[in-house]
Amino acid sequence: MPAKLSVNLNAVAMLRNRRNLPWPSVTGIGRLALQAGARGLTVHPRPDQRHIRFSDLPEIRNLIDDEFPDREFNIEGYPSEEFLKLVEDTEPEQVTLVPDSPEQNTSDHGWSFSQNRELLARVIGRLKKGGFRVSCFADPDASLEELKIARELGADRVELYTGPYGACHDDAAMAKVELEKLRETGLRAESLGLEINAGHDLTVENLPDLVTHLPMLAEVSIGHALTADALVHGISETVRRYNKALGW
Ligand SMILES: CC(=O)[C@@H](O)[C@H](O)COP(=O)(O)O
Ligand SMILES: NCC(=O)COP(=O)(O)O
Repeated sequence: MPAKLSVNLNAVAMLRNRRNLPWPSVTGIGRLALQAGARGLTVHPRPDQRHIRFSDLPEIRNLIDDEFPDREFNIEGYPSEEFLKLVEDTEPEQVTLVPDSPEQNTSDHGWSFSQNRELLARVIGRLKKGGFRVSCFADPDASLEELKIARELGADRVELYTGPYGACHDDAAMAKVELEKLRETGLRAESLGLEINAGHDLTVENLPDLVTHLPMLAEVSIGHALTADALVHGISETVRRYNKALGW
């Protein structure tokens, strides 16, 4: 089965937040994305709420529960106590733990599982007890030893950070190097029984090569480029284009 598309709504929320007005509606765009065939919605609420506001989460939860009960809600973020409470209140199908500091502009690296063993053991234990699927953001070249720790700590999935691959959009030779790295890391993770997601700076142009190199991908979460494309083509047509690029 091709990888499932989860549409990240952060960029839509950022546009909404320019004014003290309710449009574009984050939930409304989410609904159109799901109607067009997205398999899930992703948000990455940051502590300053500059994109997604904490108050957006119940609305998105209700949208999926009431209108699209077979789709998934994925919440990404650093596991602060505030974040964990938000997750427990919202009950997403998947939680993606990301090692971002509050002042970080965007995500730019995966976890060092060895250096964050205690924190992640506590957090993953708590989330698994709550019944959530847990994915952990991982570097595109994460070693077998690091991935083994993620597995031992109870992670179900890793999300491979594809930023360096996305940055090679005008350099085919470099893109090939990054794709090989991702493929090898994906195979290492798969050999440990981890499922594999991917995300960051994925585009409709760079998706086909990614899924060829990582046929085991379970899910991709895409926001920035997909929202940019939606300005040109509309959200529904854009979701159809991304699904086609994934092989649906
Ligand atoms: C973990 C990851 O790659 C995404 O969550 C991405 O960082 C989106 O976050 P922003 O939209 O805040 O950049
Ligand atoms: N996990 C990655 C994500 O949700 C979206 O990243 P981007 O497409 O906005 O770079």
